[in-house]
This record gives sequence, C-alpha cells and structure tokens, in this order.
Amino acid sequence: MTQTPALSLRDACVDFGERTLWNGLDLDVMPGEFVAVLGPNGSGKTTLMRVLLGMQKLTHGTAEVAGKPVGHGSRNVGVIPQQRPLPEGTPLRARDLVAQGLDGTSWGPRFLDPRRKRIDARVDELLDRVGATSYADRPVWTLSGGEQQRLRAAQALATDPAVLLCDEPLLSLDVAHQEEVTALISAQAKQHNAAVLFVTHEINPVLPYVDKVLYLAGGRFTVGTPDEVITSESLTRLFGRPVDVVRVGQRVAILGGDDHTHHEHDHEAPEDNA
Ligand SMILES: Nc1ncnc2c1ncn2[C@@H]1O[C@H](COP(=O)(O)OP(=O)(O)OP(=O)(O)O)[C@@H](O)[C@H]1O
Repeated sequence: MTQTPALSLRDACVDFGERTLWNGLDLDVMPGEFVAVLGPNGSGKTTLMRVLLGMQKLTHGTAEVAGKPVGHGSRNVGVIPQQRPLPEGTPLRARDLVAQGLDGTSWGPRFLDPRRKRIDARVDELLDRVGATSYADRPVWTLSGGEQQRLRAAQALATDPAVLLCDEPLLSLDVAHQEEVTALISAQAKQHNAAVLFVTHEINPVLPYVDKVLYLAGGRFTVGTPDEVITSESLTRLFGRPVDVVRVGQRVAILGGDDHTHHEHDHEAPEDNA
C-alpha cells in the first residue's frame, strides 16, 4: 500500500510581482521524515511555511497536508514560529504557555476542570523534555530568548502533531541547546511519525538527523539527501557561481553560497499553533 505524504507540493510557484521566489517545486514529506529547508536570506523559506499553513496563496500548483488542500487551523499541524520576544508583562508563566498547546487557552477556572490533573502532568512531561522544568513557574517575559524558544518547542509538540513546521527554531539557542532541540524534534519525527519541515541557517546541528534537504536560492531549488545536495558541485549549479563545501570532521562549511546570517523580517512570521 502506498502511504499518503504528510506534506505534498506539486509544481508549486510563488511570485511577488516580477519576482519568482520558487517555481516548479515538487516535494513530498512522508510521516517520520525530517526535511531541512536551507537557503540565503530572502530565498523564500518562510514563505514556504506560510503556504503550508494556508497563509500564502501559490501563484500556481498545489499544496496538500495529509492528502487535503492546505487550509487555516489544521489541528494536525504544529508550528514552532520564528523567534519573537514575548512583550513585557505578558501574564503567563512558562507552564501556561506550554499548556496553550494542549487546551488552546490557559484562561478560566482551570481548577474546576476535571482534565486538569492530566493536563498538568502532560505539561510537566513536556517541560522536562525541553529542559525547562527549572523555570516552569517564571513569568514568560522574564525568560531569555532561548528559554522562550524551548517553551515554543514544547507547545508545538504538545498534541503530537502529524506535521511539524519549524521556522528557524534554533535562533538564539546556544550550541548545546541547538543540539538538544534538534534531537527532540527528530525524536518526534521518528517516535511519533511526525513529518518535519525545519527551516534553519544552522546546518551542522541538523545534519546528523535530516533525511532530505531542500535548498532554495535565487528563484531556484534543489532537493535530495544531504550527501546529494550539500556538495560543491550541486550548490555551484544551484547558485550559478562557485560554491565550496568544506568538511572538517563531522562539520560542514558552505563557502561562497550563503552568508548564513539572519536579518529581521519586514513581514509577519507564521503565528503559533492554530
Ligand atoms: N507578502 C509579500 N509581498 C511581497 N514580498 C514578500 C511578501 N512576503 C515575503 N516577501 C518577500 O519575499 C522574499 C522571501 O521572503 P521569506 O521570508 O520567505 O525569505 P526567507 O528565505 O525566509 O528569508 P530569511 O532567511 O531572511 O528568514 C523576501 O524578499 C520578502 O521580502
């Protein structure tokens, strides 16, 4: 029996006026697969996430989640959005933010809720999984960017979504936590059969885990296994100029392709769990 892809794009194209972000994009992500989306600033990585969330229309082509056209608010899709600091005074503790991934809200008389014990136990388990137990009761706005990002990961994993869209979840994490969060998301793919699309500028923390790489650049793309895509030949072809992939032990550096720096967006990133 052929399995239905968790995510599927066919001949997908997004144009903004004269500018084509990508065109003719075919991509299937199967349940349990971990796909990294790489590419320079402005190559259309976040736009791809927005397409899959039904927030951005394709110019042509199709985008499906679990065999159905994308739409708003699929309960089967978890999102770890790009980092945005939570405003000062946000009246939530760390554990409340994680609980929102389960019950959608932390307001109201939860002490009357018969499910409370189960919800609290699940939140404790999720906090533990992302290493956030020690700050579970702190107000979220007093936490560092990295600490807040770990809570967003816990929130996105709360319902064991079939699809996990991660938009630069490693930003503002230190190397140890980059590895931890990537391992956690990979475990979600392998143990819970989640399809993961993971946008990142940090290639090295994800390389040990990824099944496929989608590399976007200059209106074009290439897709394949890391060994197929992360090579001097493949990236030189994609960028249309000399690119060197240098391997030092387990690590790679891409020279001449992507500056791998991040810039602030002039548009909204995907919202938290729909
Ligand atoms: N709604 C829109 N209308 C016009 N242009 C847009 C719109 N959304 C995004 N863009 C432009 O499309 C390009 C791709 O944006 P996108 O955010 O997808 O890139 P990215 O690969 O995620 O970049 P980064 O690495 O900086 O996060 C950018 O130049 C952006 O300004």
